[in-house]
Amino acid sequence: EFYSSVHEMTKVFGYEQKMLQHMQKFVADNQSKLDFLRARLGEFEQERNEAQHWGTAYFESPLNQYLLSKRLTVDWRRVENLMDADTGQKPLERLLKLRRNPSMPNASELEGAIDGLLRLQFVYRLEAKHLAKGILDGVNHGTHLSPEHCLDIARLALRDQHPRLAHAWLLEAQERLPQHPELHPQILALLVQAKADVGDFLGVNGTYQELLKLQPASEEHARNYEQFMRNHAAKDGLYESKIIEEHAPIPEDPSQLDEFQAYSLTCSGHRGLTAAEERHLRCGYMTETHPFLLLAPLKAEELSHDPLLVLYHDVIYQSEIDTIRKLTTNKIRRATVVGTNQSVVSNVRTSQITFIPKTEHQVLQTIDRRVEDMTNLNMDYAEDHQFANYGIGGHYAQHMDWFTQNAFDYELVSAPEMGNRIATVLFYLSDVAQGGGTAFPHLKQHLRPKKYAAAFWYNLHAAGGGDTRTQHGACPIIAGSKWVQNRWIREHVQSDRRPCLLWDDSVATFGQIMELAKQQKAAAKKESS
Ligand SMILES: O=C(O)CCC(=O)C(=O)O
Ligand SMILES: [Fe+2]
Repeated sequence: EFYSSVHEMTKVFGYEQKMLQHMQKFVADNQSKLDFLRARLGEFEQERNEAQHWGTAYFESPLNQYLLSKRLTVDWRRVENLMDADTGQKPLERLLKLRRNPSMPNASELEGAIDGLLRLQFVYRLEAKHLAKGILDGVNHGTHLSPEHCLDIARLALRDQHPRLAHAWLLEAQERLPQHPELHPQILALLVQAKADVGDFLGVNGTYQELLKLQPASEEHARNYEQFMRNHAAKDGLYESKIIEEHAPIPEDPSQLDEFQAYSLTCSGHRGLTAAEERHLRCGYMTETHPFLLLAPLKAEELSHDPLLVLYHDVIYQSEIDTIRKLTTNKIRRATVVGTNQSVVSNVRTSQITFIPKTEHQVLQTIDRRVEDMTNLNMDYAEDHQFANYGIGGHYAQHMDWFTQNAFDYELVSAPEMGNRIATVLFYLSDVAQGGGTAFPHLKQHLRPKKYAAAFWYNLHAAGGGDTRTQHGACPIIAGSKWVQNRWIREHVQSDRRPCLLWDDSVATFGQIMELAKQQKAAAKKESS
């Protein structure tokens, strides 16, 4: 899809350049036609003015009789023919053909673009006031939105249950009204809805008054107002006024957050580790997992101990990224997510992906050897290499990489005999101008994409159960484009690498187990004595 890839946007941007050229040709052709007609008009007027000057004596001259006859036959026919001609038909046809190209965005992609914009606004708590001026998270992109644009965005925000955002966009549209006063009634009609949705009934009342004053003859407004009054007259809230904040306040108690909120706040930097929590995390050179690392130690940054989350720096090279780019060209397609019983395209994941088996290129095997050094896990049965590209607004909402039992039951897991995804290695193949981090809400960690780095984490508890604390998501891209590579490592043949635990570490830590064992032993001793 158009909005999930910058590559596709670049392509249609190129087509538009051609469309512009066809339009130029259309205008030029019609311009010369009009120039010709204007010149004839001048001549005809001139000849007639002279005739009028002579009066009836004019017709006594056989020359003038000839001139008038000539004009009314040949000259006017020529003019008519020209007026009738489909000037610019060719460039118009070419233009239509370009617009019919399957790559051209359609209405649903336009919606997708607005959807992406609203997601950015929601996740990063941006203000419509700034967005409309082209300022995205403090960076001025030099764009200005018209009242019509603001209205379009507001309409979609309302439809998608974002009345606060809709309200803010309508205020922006209203601010720009002098440019387009004809939009005033539409703006007020939507404001009524937005205010009603957040329970600002006094505001609804006032806006209806304004609307009725503006269009007193509108039966529709009168009917709607009447219905509103009928529905609310009996309720106490009718005279209740609410200040409509653009973003809902952040709850003091984190347990009040829903999962999308927690992910969003981690992306926007409103949720993170405290200095005290951070103190236990280290970074430095790692040499343990493989003797080779004594020669070339890995630069590792601990982000969480339990579950383990580590960021390795400089673990992939530009030459490898160049090769990967070539391998993935023209292969990426819109990503899907696992639904209840099938894979579906969803706004929860707006990126383009492709899977490439390691047999396809030596570079993929080289990368896997490095992953083996980094993780000490066996890569023989890892999944095919996955590459993903996110465009502006592109994101992947909070999820776990491990498969649920449901996914196994519905046979949505490739090679299920290899077991679940024990670990993930996520390579960053690009920097991202703005946004596009990876957020782990439970771990309160936000990884800024850093080219050449890779994140590593275990998805499963050592006893094999899926670890919900590994929930993570790709934050929306504000500006730029993001490339990542996923290595999903399966459980099969890892028992000598990451031994299974005999206790269920998803319900108790090692320390708790030891404590329990000690207590049981003490109790047993007491009993026997
Ligand atoms: O792109 C990212 O930052 C995360 C991607 C991810 O979580 C996934 O593809 O499963
Ligand atoms: Fe993931």
